[in-house]
Amino acid sequence: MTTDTTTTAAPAPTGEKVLEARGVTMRFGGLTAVRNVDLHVNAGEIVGLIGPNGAGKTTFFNCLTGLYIPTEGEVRYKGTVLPPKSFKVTAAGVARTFQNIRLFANMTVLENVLVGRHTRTKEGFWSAVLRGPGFHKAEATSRERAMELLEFIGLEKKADHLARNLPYGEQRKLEIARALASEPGLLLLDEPTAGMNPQETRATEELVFAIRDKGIAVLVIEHDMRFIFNLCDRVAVLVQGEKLVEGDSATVQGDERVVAAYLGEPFENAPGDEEVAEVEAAEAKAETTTDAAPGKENDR
Ligand SMILES: Nc1ncnc2c1ncn2[C@@H]1O[C@H](COP(=O)(O)OP(=O)(O)OP(=O)(O)O)[C@@H](O)[C@H]1O
Repeated sequence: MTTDTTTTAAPAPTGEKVLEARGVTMRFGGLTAVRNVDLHVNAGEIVGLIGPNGAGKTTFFNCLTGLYIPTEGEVRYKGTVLPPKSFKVTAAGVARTFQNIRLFANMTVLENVLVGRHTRTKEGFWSAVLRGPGFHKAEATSRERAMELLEFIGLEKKADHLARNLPYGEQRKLEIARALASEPGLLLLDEPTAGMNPQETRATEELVFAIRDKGIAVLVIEHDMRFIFNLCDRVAVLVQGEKLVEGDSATVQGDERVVAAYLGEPFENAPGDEEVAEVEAAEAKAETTTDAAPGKENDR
């Protein structure tokens, strides 16, 4: 028997918590990559997750999407705890893209999107082998939906091209289309504009707004601050695995702890304060000694 559950997930009512992560901690041996992080995404929101390299952003995404089982904490999607398996998380309604492009390079653009539909189709083994009317109907519906998505991202004319022949920016778009093919209620984007030129970045911004307008909430990791602050309703900042600040773009941009974290300067109570103070004291001492050294004036 072949069935196809093609319907797009109904948008969650505005204000409903689509995603709720509570007390998420992820340890790798002695390293705590994510520490006690709470984060939620409401229906209709675009939320940004930023932080310096190694802050724990991708690890946190992996905890949300079942790739990692958090050492502590829980993750709920529309009120239900997510199962610790990535394909089940996708089936529940959470889709993602990866920092490094993960397309099937030797498959066509259309086929890549069709792969993304597998959690929304239930093609039985015999149905696929016998290729009866049910199978053909399901296949036709899937292709139609995949073509709609390609149109949405502007790649419908390249449906038959091999993925590997697409320019970089289009490959990134195709990844988004493939994620959308699972009909998610929440889309997680991991550095969607990495390696893009300014025009491609602007186009991605428009695409994310269009996705939100379709009723899909978005959580996005990105290093491009202009992109994040233009796009997001709310931004959370991770530093050394902990959530440092969360708020609207203006609040986060104006927070001196965030600036300090990015510039690598110490902020109050930051780990390493003592070491910095020690280095500064040693430098000051060295300067005093040099100034007092004989012959100093002649050197100037
Ligand atoms: N599987 C793993 N095993 C051990 N350590 C890991 C693992 N994955 C990540 N880490 C460590 O956890 C910390 C957080 O890494 P993560 O990749 O989540 O940071 P990030 O904020 O996404 O960084 P970037 O912006 O550079 O992508 C780093 O110290 C990293 O080395």
